[in-house]
Amino acid sequence: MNEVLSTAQMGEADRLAIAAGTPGSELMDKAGRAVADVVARRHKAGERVLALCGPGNNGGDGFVAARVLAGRGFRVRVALLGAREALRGDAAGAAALWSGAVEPASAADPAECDVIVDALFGAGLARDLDGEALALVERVNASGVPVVAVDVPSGVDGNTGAVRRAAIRAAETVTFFRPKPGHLLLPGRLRCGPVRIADIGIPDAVLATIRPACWANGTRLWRPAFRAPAPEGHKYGRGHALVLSGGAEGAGAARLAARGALRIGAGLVTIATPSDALALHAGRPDAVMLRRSDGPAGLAALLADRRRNAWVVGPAAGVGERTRELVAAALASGAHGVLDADALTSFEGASAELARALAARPGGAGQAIVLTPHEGEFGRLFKDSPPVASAGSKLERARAAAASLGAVVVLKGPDTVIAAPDGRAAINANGTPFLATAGSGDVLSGIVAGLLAQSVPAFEAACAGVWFHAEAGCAVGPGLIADDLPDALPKVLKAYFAEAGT
Ligand SMILES: NC(=O)C1=CN([C@@H]2O[C@H](COP(=O)(O)OP(=O)(O)OC[C@H]3O[C@@H](n4cnc5c(N)ncnc54)[C@H](O)[C@@H]3O)[C@@H](O)[C@H]2O)[C@@H](O)CC1
Ligand SMILES: [K+]
Repeated sequence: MNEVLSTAQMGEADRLAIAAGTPGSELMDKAGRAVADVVARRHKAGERVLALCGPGNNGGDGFVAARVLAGRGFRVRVALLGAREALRGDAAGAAALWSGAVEPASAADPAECDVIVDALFGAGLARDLDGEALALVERVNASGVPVVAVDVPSGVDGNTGAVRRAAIRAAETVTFFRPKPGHLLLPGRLRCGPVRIADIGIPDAVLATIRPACWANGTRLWRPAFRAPAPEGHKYGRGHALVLSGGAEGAGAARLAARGALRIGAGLVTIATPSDALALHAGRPDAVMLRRSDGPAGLAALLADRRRNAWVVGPAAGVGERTRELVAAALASGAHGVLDADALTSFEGASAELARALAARPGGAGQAIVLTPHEGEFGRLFKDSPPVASAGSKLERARAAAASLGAVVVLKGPDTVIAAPDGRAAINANGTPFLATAGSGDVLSGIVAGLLAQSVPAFEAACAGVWFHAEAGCAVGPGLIADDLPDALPKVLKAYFAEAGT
């Protein structure tokens, strides 16, 4: 599957593979060969290669790649950061097998070659770049020479995707066994180029011990939870989503969410609207039903009908006490739901209060609740909770938020992270910058609610919703407006169901 391993888990995978009988030197040999293969695919024998090797095992991979490429007729130079005598273990062994010269990294001129192998730092990057390493990385980036990075572009933190003061801009990155968060999270992802995952002989069986809880978001993660409707099914079997409209000025947001819920396959969708916006919904899609809903009591009355099994509260709802009451009424209904936009901002600096309301929901963990903040809403919501607001990477913050709220959190952006209270998380990477447009988030909340209405569990619904939303965005591409997204879903769904074989 598409597991993502932290650098510590990757170290554990190495140790388990070694304990099961594959020597570390063999893992390093395969890693270096995989790098050489990628270089040889992009370049021809006779071209000049500069292998930049660091003081740890990442450097060891670089020495292996250098030896293999020299053996294939490339003109290879090796530059080492640090002293050769300081190399240890497998890296020292790999360096001993390199029979050519080793230059000091300070003297290396990156402009004097056709391709660079970046083997300075990988999983062991422990601090910001400085001194000689920083100067070297800056020279490499300024040279414009294509770089193949070993494991991660040096300077990118494999766990967080952060750039530690400076980082290599790679044309391609070769990592081993499974991707790391830094390949998917920004800004790291943008430094990697295409990421190749090389098999270096670590058996998949080690994953049973490691038990990874993070994945690259993709259909394999939630396919079993979202299947095409059964031929004998009827619309009531596909659930009934209710979208709460804001007042007169925000009615469009509800229509976008409603269309999203309908297109993703909810059997029925109702817009619940305050009286003053009733007339504005005349232009809603014909398939969407309309009901009057004034205040928390009105919403509670509509949701008392158990067939309305999923709701969206928040898009253009208005910020304040009234919206907090609407959230409370929705949660109290026992139905699944999505909290977005103003429903989140209404709890600015009051995440503890929201957490209490969520903890009191009558359906408990079986009542699926998904929150869909972007970074701004997330920051506002968790002003009262520094441990969440500053938990570290986007992955860690989303996980901390989900755990503290007892609900699934979708922390949106170009590298959307979906996290569940039990620690499961997925990082999404199929988006497009064109999705950053007005109303796009409203469609997403509707799509997720539409999946919840179809009884897809919370984490899977959030992951699938984010993925379909992004696929729809890619299908439209340049010129995208949010109104296009629901209408792009049928094609995306058709391809998905065809692939899923349902
Ligand atoms: N058996 C294994 O563990 C395998 C490891 N592999 C490679 O080993 C790498 C990890 O090796 P290591 O754990 O030795 O770590 P690295 O080689 O990534 O880096 C560790 C070294 O860099 C130094 N360092 C860290 N941050 C620095 C900074 N900002 N400035 C200057 N020096 C810094 C450390 O003091 C240490 O000497 C992986 O990324 C992968 O490329 C592969 O060969 C596959 C097998
Ligand atoms: K590297």
